[in-house]
Amino acid sequence: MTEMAPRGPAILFEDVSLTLGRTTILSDVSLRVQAGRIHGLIGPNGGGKSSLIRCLLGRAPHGGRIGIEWPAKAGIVGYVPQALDFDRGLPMTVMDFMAAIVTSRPAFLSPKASTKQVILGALAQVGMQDRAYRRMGALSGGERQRVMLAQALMPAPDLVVLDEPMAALDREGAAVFEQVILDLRRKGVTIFWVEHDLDAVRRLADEVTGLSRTVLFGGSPDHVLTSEQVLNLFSHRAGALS
Ligand SMILES: Nc1ncnc2c1ncn2[C@@H]1O[C@H](COP(=O)(O)OP(=O)(O)OP(=O)(O)O)[C@@H](O)[C@H]1O
Repeated sequence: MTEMAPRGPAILFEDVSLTLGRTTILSDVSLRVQAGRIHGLIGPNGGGKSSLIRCLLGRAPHGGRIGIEWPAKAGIVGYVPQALDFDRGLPMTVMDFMAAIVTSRPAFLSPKASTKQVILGALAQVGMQDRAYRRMGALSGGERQRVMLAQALMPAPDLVVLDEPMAALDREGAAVFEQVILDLRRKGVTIFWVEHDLDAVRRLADEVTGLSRTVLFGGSPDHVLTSEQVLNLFSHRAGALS
């Protein structure tokens, strides 16, 4: 449970729809993400989870309404995209990559000298401080995923949006990830998290939404993740008219 007043926003999705070409990707999607909570989003491949995140981030031309209700002024959003594939020959170090990302963020005002310290601090949070001067292209998939998580922590976010952040993580990486998101929740950050690992969702999420083109269920994991609902969600054909 949240131990501080939430500094993150609530998010209200009202009748959100998305049609690309002739394909209906999302239809009548309504759900509320509570401020300062971990909200899991689950569903079958192609069910529209990443698309809903694109709508939230203003990257897809959706219908309906998405309201981000900040407690005071608009805060900082950290985003971890689905696993990226880098060219193995990419000559950029982890430090260069992080610096390029972070200094392009308007909210990031640190002078150059302290940028390095901020980056090392974020890398330490994900157990990657000793890889700071490795080439990005030389990292394993799980190490890359940890770097992507670290970049979402700079500057300190109020809302974190995660698209399958655990996909490439081994057991140790998954433990680091769990620690990071529990720390964020303790600070009152709102976390909206797409995940396939239902055990992780059961363990960590306060609320979960099952999405397959539309919302099939929502509530606390203990209540809604019954075998019947899970089976129904993952056998639901996202494209079918229901
Ligand atoms: N730019 C696009 N143009 C047309 N169709 C698209 C586009 N982007 C995604 N889609 C389709 O939208 C549907 C939903 O995709 P999306 O990536 O949102 O699903 P997802 O639930 O995140 O899936 P996964 O679990 O496999 O990551 C898929 O059928 C996909 O093919």
